Amino acid sequence: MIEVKGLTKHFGNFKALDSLDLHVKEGSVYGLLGPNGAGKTTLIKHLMGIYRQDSGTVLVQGEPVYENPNMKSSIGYISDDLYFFSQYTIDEMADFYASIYPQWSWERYKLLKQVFPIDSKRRVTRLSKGMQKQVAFWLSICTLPRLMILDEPVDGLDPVMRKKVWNLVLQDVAEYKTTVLVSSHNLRELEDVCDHVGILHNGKIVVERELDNIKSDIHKLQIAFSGEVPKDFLSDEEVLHASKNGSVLLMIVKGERDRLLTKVQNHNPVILDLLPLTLEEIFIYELGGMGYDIQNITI
Ligand SMILES: Nc1ncnc2c1ncn2[C@@H]1O[C@H](COP(=O)(O)OP(=O)(O)OP(=O)(O)O)[C@@H](O)[C@H]1O
Repeated sequence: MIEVKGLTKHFGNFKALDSLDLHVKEGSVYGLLGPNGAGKTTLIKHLMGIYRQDSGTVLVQGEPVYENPNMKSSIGYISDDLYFFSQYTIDEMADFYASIYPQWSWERYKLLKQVFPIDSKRRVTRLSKGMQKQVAFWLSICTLPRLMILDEPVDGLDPVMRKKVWNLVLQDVAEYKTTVLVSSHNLRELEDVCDHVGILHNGKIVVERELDNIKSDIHKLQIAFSGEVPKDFLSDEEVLHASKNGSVLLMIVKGERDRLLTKVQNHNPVILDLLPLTLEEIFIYELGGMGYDIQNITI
């Protein structure tokens, strides 16, 4: 669905995207993660056809998006800085969307009135921030997009509304193979919805994998030995993190699960637990290995 190859973008002398590659399969929910300033919004603006790349290719469904209104009308975009005409009510915004999106569904619009409890005769810019977000989803879902690009999508929504909105989006993924690319710093939430993740760092995608696949490749081990910790017992392995709490070692290690467990077991540990790893931990430790780590700073 999305194929980006060698995408480079400068702002003046600053290279915001650096020969970036990205692949998003149709019908997948792809979580785009990255530290502040990594280039996520810049990438998204290329996928939306708002920016033109300096070099590289940006294809959505095999076509360039820049100056391609046909393609743009099949993409739904929700960001944190929403735009509505200042005098328009929700119904008038719906009329406007219906005039520019060929797939617009009035049937959906009416059905979704039950999900979003807002009077559609109200002027959108007079609504609260969270209510405006609801309107953005309401309108976007009615355009039956092939691709939804969501930049911090549920910021400002209450927990019940977050669930409702994700349910609607995931229903379209299941029924119509809608593709979703979502960028958020809320990794707990992304973990629930994404099947693929890409980590963007310094203008490049540094990790791009299936979420389950990443999880099967990085392990959190809790280990204790009865005496001294054997020297270098995981020395040949890629240890992303090691810390000690009393006599218990906590290690984040990349590699094949059974091999790692056997190596530790060979040293007769008194405790050896394999703990589940969260997406937040994967983010922190993957980027830690690339120089973006948590340091204890005293001020
Ligand atoms: N229009 C612009 N002019 C100059 N520099 C820009 C412009 N837009 C973005 N940048 C720079 O490009 C880099 C990437 O910015 P971008 O907004 O894409 O990051 P991000 O990953 O979305 O960050 P955040 O998580 O903080 O929202 C930053 O260093 C930013 O200052």
